[in-house]
Amino acid sequence: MSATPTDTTATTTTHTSTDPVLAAERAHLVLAADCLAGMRAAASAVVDAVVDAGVDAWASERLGAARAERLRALAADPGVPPFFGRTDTGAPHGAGETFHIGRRHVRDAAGRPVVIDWRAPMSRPFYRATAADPQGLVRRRRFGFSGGELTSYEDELLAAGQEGDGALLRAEIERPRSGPMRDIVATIQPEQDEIVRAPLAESVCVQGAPGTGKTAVGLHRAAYLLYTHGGQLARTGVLVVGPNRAFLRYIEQVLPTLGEVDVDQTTVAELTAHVPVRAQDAPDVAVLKGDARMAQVLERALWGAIAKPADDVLVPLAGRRYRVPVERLKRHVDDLRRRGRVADDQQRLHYAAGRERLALLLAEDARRQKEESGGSPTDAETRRAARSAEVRAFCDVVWPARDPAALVAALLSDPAVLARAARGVLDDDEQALLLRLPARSVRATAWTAADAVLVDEAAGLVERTAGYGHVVVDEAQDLSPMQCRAIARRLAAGSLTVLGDLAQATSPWSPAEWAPTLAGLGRPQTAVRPLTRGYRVPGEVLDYANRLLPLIAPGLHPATAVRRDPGALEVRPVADLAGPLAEVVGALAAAPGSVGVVCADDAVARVARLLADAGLPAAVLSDDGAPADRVAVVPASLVKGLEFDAVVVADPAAIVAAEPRGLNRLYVVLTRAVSTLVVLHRDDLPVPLTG
Ligand SMILES: Nc1ncnc2c1ncn2[C@@H]1O[C@H](COP(=O)(O)OP(=O)(O)OP(=O)(O)O)[C@@H](O)[C@H]1O
Repeated sequence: MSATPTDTTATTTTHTSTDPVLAAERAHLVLAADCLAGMRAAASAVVDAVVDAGVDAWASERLGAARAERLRALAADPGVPPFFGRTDTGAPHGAGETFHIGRRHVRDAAGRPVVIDWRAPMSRPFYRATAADPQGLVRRRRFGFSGGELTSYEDELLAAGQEGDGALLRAEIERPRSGPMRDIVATIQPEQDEIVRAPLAESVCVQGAPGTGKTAVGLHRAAYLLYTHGGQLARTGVLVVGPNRAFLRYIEQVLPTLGEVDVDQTTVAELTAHVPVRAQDAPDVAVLKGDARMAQVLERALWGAIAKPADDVLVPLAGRRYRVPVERLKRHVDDLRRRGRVADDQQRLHYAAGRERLALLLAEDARRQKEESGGSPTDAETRRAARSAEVRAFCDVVWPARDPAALVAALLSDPAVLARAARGVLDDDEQALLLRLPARSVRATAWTAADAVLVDEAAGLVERTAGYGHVVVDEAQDLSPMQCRAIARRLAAGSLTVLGDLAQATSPWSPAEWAPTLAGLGRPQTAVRPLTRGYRVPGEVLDYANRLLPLIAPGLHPATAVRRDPGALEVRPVADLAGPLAEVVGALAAAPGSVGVVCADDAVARVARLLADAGLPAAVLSDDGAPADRVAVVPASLVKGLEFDAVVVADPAAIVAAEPRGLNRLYVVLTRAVSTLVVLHRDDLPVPLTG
């Protein structure tokens, strides 16, 4: 911290190396880097000392892990400067404070702050202050870096009514893409910051047009919550759910760059991977399996197998047998069943726990009888009685152990089982649609992705699913009701950040509004917050894609782009794809930055061959999590959530024709480019895009 500078010159962005301000800031940068190195050395030494002092193996392992984590959190990536901005506060009598804002706190040897973490309350004005509402700031300074060197700064003298022209924001956005997504801590915008800093207890749904920063905001919110509620969330955990591996691969470095290494990042498929997925459902079958009514069918299939006790049971306890009469057995079973029907997953008695509880109730009944006749059986004897062959045999008949996969396999292949569970819920045609021939065994079943979600639901009925303190779910507009339930089960008492865009909805479940998804996720009261300023896509490209909106999402307001670039869009009719494709991709690949050649899924091999034949090898992006090449051929079905400096759309009509929500898919495809979009079309463009 230092005294507030008194200079009140105008906003400035160009500087020479002799500029004294630049020299002072560079000195602060050196100080911050030294202090960070000192903190790292101290963290390392403290844990070494504790471990060397001879603590036991477990503690030393824990400390080792804690040290590794702390060191990781402190690790200074040489390409990432310790701060990116600075605030100068004003005070009535002239003396204010200066804070440098960076990715994490940095202190000097005496414990004085050198850099303030961007998530600290003191950093908030850096993101929120405007000339109209300076929030106590007289100046906001943003720094420009080149190759780790501090090369420029941009001052906004907010108290004097001056705001910057956003040059550094534009430079940041236009920096050529290569590799995975970057964090946006240096340039989070006020409307984004409001969502990032929403309280932990508040679930938030962000309806945001393409490139408005939904994914970035969701990830920064996770980092903010972990910083602000570290203790609580360290226990309960944070989960990020994305649509597929390719997407996760693209985003998974953002949180570690922000120092948060303990967030689980996964897909719905991985979350529900109880069984190996080897087959694909016909679209109508997949739709039905994703329907929320399947939850009811599964619940009935599971709990419906509980039988009425038919006879008394003789429970052995400490050398004698005690008769538990059938009427009492019925009462025990009924009580437990009732507790299994409680709506709240956290309060509900799950099936497996109910079975254990039943065995214990029988043992306790016998214990009471023995006590009434003057005996005093021990807890161990009572527990032994609960595990006795007699009690187990009773439970096996009345409350049999159930395996979730076997339950679903039986439901989908045994007409009688399905009819019993689905009566009054699914009609005959729907039941017929679900049925398939039984496999040789449960293990040999050709499971589909939708089956895996059903098995997860069944597993969640049998045993309680561990929940997280906060869940961020991206591309949520595509979730089926059953997938929503799978995520809701992981939520426990925690809160949600739901990210998505109804206009980019491409699954058969995709709703026209957020209410059903939010209800399915177990948080129906969640407020929907729009983001409409597009950061990724230049205005010309966004306006072009927005022409599809009246057809695909009539209720949504079109987004506006923060920047325009007259050369950003080229729509070119071609008679044959080969020549123009090679020419365009060749030219784009010669410039820095990533190039995505997007086409219909079944055209991927052909497009890759055309490029290879033209001497432009481009790897096909797949869903195995492998990183994308700088020039990649991308199946339209995988492009959601990704972005490239330049995008070439090969044959948009084929993309539209490939699926029922083809126009929505095309909208997604058209909104992936940061700098340049080239559309090569042979057939008719969709009507809104012609002319
Ligand atoms: N405040 C910001 N400063 C700098 N870059 C930003 C900012 N907000 C968003 N961006 C950039 O804009 C691009 C789009 O962001 P992001 O992928 O989070 O948007 P999205 O709304 O999830 O998009 P989509 O719906 O198309 O997947 C990213 O490159 C991101 O880094």
